Amino acid sequence: MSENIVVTGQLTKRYGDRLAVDSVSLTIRRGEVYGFLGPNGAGKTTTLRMLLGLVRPTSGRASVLGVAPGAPAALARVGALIEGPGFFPFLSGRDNLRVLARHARLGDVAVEAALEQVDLSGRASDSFRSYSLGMKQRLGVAAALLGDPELLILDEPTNGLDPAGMADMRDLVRALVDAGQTVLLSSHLLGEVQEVCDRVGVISRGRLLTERTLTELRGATGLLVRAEPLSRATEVATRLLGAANVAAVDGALRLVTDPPGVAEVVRTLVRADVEVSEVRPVERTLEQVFFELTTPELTTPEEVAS
Ligand SMILES: Nc1ncnc2c1ncn2[C@@H]1O[C@H](COP(=O)(O)OP(=O)(O)OP(=O)(O)O)[C@@H](O)[C@H]1O
Repeated sequence: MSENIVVTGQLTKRYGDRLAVDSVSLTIRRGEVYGFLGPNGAGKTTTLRMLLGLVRPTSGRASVLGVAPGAPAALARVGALIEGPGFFPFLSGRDNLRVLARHARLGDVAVEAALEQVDLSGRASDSFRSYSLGMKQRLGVAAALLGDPELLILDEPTNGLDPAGMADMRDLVRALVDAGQTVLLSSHLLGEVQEVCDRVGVISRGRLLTERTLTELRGATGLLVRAEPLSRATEVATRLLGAANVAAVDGALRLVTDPPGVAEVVRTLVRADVEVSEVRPVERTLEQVFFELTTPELTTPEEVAS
């Protein structure tokens, strides 16, 4: 089992009456991309800020690389991009990084390595203000990478990017993880998390609703079967899989079965003189999963009454 490099227990932040983060217990493992997924205002940034020691928790515990957040022993080993990078517009990308590197007592070698990692070496001499939004974000990631941290924390790294910029950022994150980095990234975009993350923590209204691998989150694979006559097909499938695993939706059968069961389903239908015209797996999208998880939250009795 891989090492846990971030662990929180009942981590809570209250601003006056508002519970921004409510008893969040999460675990991030070395070498993974962990997606912290939730709508705006869910508490993502506040949680990330607590992990960096920028916000003091109201209660609960957090450990980052084995020490308390913000402890000097952890600071140099964690890189972060939170709420957009702040750079000097008239300085080049390289000089901006040099300013930061000097502050962290790092040399030009670290600057060049970071530029290389985010694929900005070719444009490093151009002024920051001439960069596209995607390049600005990549420079922000480069700044977070200075000094080769063990953990990279990226708050909504694709915010404001066009689809091509988003794809670039995803590729960059994947490349960093392939090279041994651990990345914690927050997002309100389900598709983005689905593309790039190994495990996901879903947060809504300050509470962590679930923490699972993407596969676990999507659950068992379903099967869509188009067959005629549908009534006969439903009957046969129900006998085979049980009523709970069979539904007729939009003129087709939706079945829940494990992969080895697929062949048997088809064989049984055909033997029963059912004509099968289509069989394909249907995975639940993260979007469906997300709504299933959050819908009970959105329909509390008070809200139904209001
Ligand atoms: N300094 C603060 N003072 C008061 N309330 C705050 C403060 N920071 C955050 N909040 C509130 O805490 C809640 C969680 O905010 P947070 O920024 O952590 O959410 P988020 O999931 O990162 O959302 P977003 O993607 O919009 O930044 C929000 O209701 C926000 O208004």
